[in-house]
Amino acid sequence: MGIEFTKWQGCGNDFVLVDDRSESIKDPAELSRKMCDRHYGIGADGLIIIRPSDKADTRMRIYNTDGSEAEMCGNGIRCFARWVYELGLVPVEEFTVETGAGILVPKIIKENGRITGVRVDMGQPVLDAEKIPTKGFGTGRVVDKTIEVLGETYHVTCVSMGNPHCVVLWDDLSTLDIEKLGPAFENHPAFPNRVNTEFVSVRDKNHVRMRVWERGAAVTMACGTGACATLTACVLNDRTERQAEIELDGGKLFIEWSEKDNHIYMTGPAEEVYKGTYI
Ligand SMILES: N[C@@H](CCC[C@H](N)C(=O)O)C(=O)O
Repeated sequence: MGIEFTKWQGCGNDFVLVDDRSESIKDPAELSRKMCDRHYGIGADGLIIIRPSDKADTRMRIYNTDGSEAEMCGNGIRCFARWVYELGLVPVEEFTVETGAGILVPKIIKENGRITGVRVDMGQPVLDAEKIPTKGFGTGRVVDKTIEVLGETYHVTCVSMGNPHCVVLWDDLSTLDIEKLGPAFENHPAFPNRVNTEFVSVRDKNHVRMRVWERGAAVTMACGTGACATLTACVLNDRTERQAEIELDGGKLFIEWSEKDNHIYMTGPAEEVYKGTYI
């Protein structure tokens, strides 16, 4: 018997989505490795499954291509939110989703009755070194601290959006060797849970270009939690205002860090690509 799935993408960050409210998937890590394989499987940056929740309207779990489970996924939650809304599993346009980063609140955006995107209240960024977690930067915030990677010194700012991020400001992204640096950051001893790394070039106070090396998934075309961490880091380094458009390899996200409630709000697209049966 096969597994019914649907394939979605948000800014080119792509996911296989499976309804597992019956909790019949016994080894999601292994299934993710197989389904996400771009040659022998469906091909995706992650596997997302619906699980029942006793705390929220629904529950999302996200697995990377290497089978590791991540606490949260920004592009993934927009896809998940639109999918559960279109399936009729949630009755209203704004609802709650249990994630490894706590209960988050997506809102389906419509223009003239047509869905144009999803806005998500991503909660508050976590800035405490121990909670991100990081090692060797001392206590408190990790803002513009130095780290040695492959014999070079980099200035980094670290943020958790439920999952850990290391943001590196970078003048000219055409000089970046992400395939070499990405894994070295990901597996650096300063990051006990490994890390997602965003390389970020600030264009002006409201426009930023970002490339990402994701923990457990390598280079992807976009990372929603990474875009949230990027805006947070840019504000903390006095490089942008609290609202900015983040341009990724696969599209744009609009991120706002509200002064009112200290929450990060992410707005962007979520599109279904195809459905199928994995045999
Ligand atoms: N692409 C995602 C993040 C997915 C999880 C990440 N690789 C991790 O392990 O933390 C996003 O859009 O946020």
